[in-house]
Amino acid sequence: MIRTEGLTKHYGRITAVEDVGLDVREGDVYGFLGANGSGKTTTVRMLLGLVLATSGTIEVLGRPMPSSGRAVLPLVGSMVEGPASYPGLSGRTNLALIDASGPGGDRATRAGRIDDALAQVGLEGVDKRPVRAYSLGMRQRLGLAAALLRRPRLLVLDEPTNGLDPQGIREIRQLLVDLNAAGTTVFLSSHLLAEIEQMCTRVGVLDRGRLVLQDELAHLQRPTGRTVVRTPDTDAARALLDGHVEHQEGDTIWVRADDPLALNAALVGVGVRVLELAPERRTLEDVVLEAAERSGDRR
Ligand SMILES: Nc1ncnc2c1ncn2[C@@H]1O[C@H](COP(=O)(O)OP(=O)(O)OP(=O)(O)O)[C@@H](O)[C@H]1O
Repeated sequence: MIRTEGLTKHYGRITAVEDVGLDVREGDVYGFLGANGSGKTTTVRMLLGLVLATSGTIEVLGRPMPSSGRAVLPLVGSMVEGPASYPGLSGRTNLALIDASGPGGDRATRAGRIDDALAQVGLEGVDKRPVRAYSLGMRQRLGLAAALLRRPRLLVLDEPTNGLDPQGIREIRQLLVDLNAAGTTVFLSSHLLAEIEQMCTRVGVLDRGRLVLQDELAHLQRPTGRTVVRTPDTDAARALLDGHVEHQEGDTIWVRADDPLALNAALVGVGVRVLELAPERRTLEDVVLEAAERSGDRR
């Protein structure tokens, strides 16, 4: 759905994005992670043809960008850096203007498209109020409704939950998960690890303009081959597991063992009381920090 090779953007002497190779596949909820200033917005703008790349190639829906923008952009819903709207006009009127301004906005079916988009984002009851009276969350949802007007195959969203409260974040997350389940590929940027961890299937991590990691989330969080055991009987456990204990912190030990069931049975079998026992998995935070460190070492 999105593929870039060697994507690079210089602003004068600043390198905002360097040699980025994105690979977003059909059906993904792709989380594009990076700290503030790491180059996410610049990348998203290049994908949509809003900023010209200094070098590299971009394909969106299998067509080169920005040269195929006319054919590709009507199939892509996007929201970049906060939704723009006319504050004195209602949400519905704003959507009608957006719908009328692009190709493929057939007038006869406009009202129906707007109704669908407003319903999808949960704004159907409030759409007659001027946008000025909307909360930040409602404005964000209106921006998403605009992105959904053309029933896009691909959604490209820059920080879609920026500035929202936890309830608003949860609503947007659920909306994106539902859209994805109905067949829309979603590409979203975020600086929030937890957000990406909760909803994405694939992750790309940008660090100072470079893509330092790109993989399936499930693969990144696969078990490490260690089992974490909490027990008040650490001495007895260590005696049994002689040589397999790699680390201890208080009543918790990290054991080199990839069969937690067998380990549990062995411990209980010799009378070791087990409070908690689970295969160790790395958090996305661990993975991201490691990738950033590795990349920092190479520079
Ligand atoms: N128009 C511009 N002119 C000059 N420098 C720019 C321009 N746009 C971005 N930059 C610089 O490029 C780098 C990447 O910025 P970008 O906005 O893409 O990052 P970001 O990851 O989206 O950050 P944020 O989350 O804060 O929006 C920054 O150093 C920024 O100052």
